[in-house]
Amino acid sequence: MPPPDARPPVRHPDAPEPGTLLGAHYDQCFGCGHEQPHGLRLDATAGEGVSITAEFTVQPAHQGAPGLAHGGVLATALDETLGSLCWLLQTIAVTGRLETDFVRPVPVGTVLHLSARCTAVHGRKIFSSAVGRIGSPDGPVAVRADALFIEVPVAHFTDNGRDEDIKAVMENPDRMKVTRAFEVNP
Ligand SMILES: CCCCC/C=C\C/C=C\C/C=C\C/C=C\CCCC(=O)SCCNC(=O)CCNC(=O)[C@H](O)C(C)(C)COP(=O)(O)OP(=O)(O)OC[C@H]1O[C@@H](n2cnc3c(N)ncnc32)[C@H](O)[C@@H]1OP(=O)(O)O
Repeated sequence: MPPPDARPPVRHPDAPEPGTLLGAHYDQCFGCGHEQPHGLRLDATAGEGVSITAEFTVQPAHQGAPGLAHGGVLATALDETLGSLCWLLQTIAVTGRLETDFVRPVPVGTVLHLSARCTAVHGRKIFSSAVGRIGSPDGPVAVRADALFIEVPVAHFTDNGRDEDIKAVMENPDRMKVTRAFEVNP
C-alpha cells in the first residue's frame, strides 16, 4: 500500500496521447516483442491519465493445464501491462513486487483484455493495479494484480544485462524503442 504521504501520479507532458498504440519497448521482450517467437506479443494502448489498456490472445504455447493458460503467463501479461504505465510517467522502472489474484481459468484462444492504472508515486516507488477480463473489456474478471515498480537508472540494465544483448541494442537502438524515447545514451 502507498504510504500516506504518497502523491497522485502525474501524466508526463510528453506522454503519448490517449489512444496511441505504444508498440514494443524492446523487440525481444517476452511480453511485447514482435521479434520474440515465444512471447505474448501484447499490444498496449495509452489511456487517459496514467492508465493503459492492452490485449493478449492466449496461444497453445501458453498452456499450463490442458487448454488453459499458465498462471505465470497471465502474471506476465499483467506485469507487462503495468510496466507500460512507465511510458506515461516517462520513468524507467522495474517490477519490485507483483501480487496476483487468479479469479477464473482462462482458456486457450481467449482474448484477455487488460487495463492498468497508476495509483500513487512515492519517491522512486510507483504503485499500480491491473485487471484482466475475458473476451471483452466488460467481460468477467479473470486476473487482478497490485504492483510496486521501482525507478532505476539505465545502469540497472547496462551493468546487469548479458553483454551480447546490451551490445546488440547499442548497435541498433531501433531494437529498443525506449532508448529513442528517453534518449538513452549509456
Ligand atoms: C543498452 C541500453 C539499455 C537501456 C535500457 C533503458 C531502459 C529500459 C527500459 C525498459 C525496460 C524496463 C522494464 C522492463 C519492461 C517490462 C517488463 C515488465 C517489468 C519487469 O518485469 S522488470 C523485471 C523484473 N524485475 C526485476 O528484475 C527487478 C529486480 N530487483 C532489483 O533490481 C532491485 O531489487 C530493485 C531495483 C527493484 C530495488 O533495488 P534498489 O537497490 O534500487 O532499491 P532498494 O532495495 O533500496 O528499494 C527502494 C525502495 O523500494 C522498496 N522495495 C524494493 N523492493 C521491494 C519489494 N519487493 N517489496 C516492497 N518494497 C520494495 C524498498 O524497501 C525501498 O523502500 P524505502 O525507500 O522506503 O526504504
